[in-house]
Amino acid sequence: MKICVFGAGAIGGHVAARLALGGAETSVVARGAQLAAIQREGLTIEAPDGTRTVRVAAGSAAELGPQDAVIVTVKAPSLPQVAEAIAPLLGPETTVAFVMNGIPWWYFDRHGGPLEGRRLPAIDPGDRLREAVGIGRTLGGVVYSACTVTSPGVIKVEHANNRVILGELDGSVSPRAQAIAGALSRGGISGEVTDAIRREVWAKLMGNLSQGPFTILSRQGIGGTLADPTVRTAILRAMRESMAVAAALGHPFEYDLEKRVASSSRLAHKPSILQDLELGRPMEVEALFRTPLELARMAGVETPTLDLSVALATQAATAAGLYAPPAG
Ligand SMILES: NC(=O)C1=CN([C@@H]2O[C@H](COP(=O)(O)OP(=O)(O)OC[C@H]3O[C@@H](n4cnc5c(N)ncnc54)[C@H](OP(=O)(O)O)[C@@H]3O)[C@@H](O)[C@H]2O)C=CC1
Ligand SMILES: CC(C)(CO)C(=O)C(=O)O
Repeated sequence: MKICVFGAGAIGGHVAARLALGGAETSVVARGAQLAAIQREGLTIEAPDGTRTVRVAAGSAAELGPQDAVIVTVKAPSLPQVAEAIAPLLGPETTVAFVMNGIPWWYFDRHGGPLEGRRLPAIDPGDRLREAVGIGRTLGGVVYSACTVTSPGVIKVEHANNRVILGELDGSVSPRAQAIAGALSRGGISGEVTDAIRREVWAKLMGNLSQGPFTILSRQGIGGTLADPTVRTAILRAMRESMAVAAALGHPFEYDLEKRVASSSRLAHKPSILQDLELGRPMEVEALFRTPLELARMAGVETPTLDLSVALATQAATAAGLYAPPAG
């Protein structure tokens, strides 16, 4: 299977290395120092199951050409650039899986009910992705993996529980999702297919939305932030608020929150959005923080803890020049 990972940073580098280790014909769209290092020395993952270097084709979409599948792993603010560049990777049957955090651009597509087809212009301004990729090609994706690019071409993977969950927007279980999941699993990252991708989006988002804003304020990794009992209590409250929003939108899920917080407390990892703040890169404030709260308002759920933490994190991101609210 010919698979291209668009955006070979922390997550994309990890995913691409796993695909290559599993025997898929893997390539990556990368740029700058990351591209140069991957072309020169390959892609290295330093993971709990070992350090491995793989050789993958790397370049621009035009250089790599049509694929069986594309896995998009950029940060949300880069999606308009993906829309502009992705065409050469797409043949008539190419599947495009968006494996990212936050509320995805396709959230209300094939959703059903009165909100069917509603647009999220803060995530896909001007419908550019919708037009470039098309809903028919699109698969939803969620990733559990704590990754950091430690030097160009080298990705540190912090813990052993690594999963990519793929799902059709209409909840069907398709051969194309199974094929990509299989290619991932063969490389040592659990590839899974769900019939409830929006529930999985919320189950993952709960962590990013409840912990992310506090780590931006504390400027510490997740474990360090949770070490303060007052903050820990507030994060637990924020988690319950996130779960209430998911449930009100029709995607309830169960979670042992104490257990989740206990496992997060062991993570030295700095969330990717905090890494962005520290490195001066555009922050995923819309997809991870503000659009979820817009959805909370649509669902009529009150989220006082999240309102405050997201407002402060938005101020921090804006003051750093790494976030600007969408026009209009
Ligand atoms: N890091 C983590 O542990 C986790 C991250 N996530 C999510 O995964 C997604 C990806 O995050 P992460 O991997 O950390 O992000 P990174 O910034 O590490 O990786 C994104 C990569 O995409 C590249 N890129 C963006 N636009 C283009 C373009 N037009 N052409 C070529 N390359 C491009 C970036 O290049 P450049 O650097 O030059 O901009 C960068 O290398 C996000 O949604 C994040 O929230 C989910 C779980 C954990
Ligand atoms: C913090 C983490 C690993 C979620 O657990 C994440 O999703 C991120 O770094 O963006």
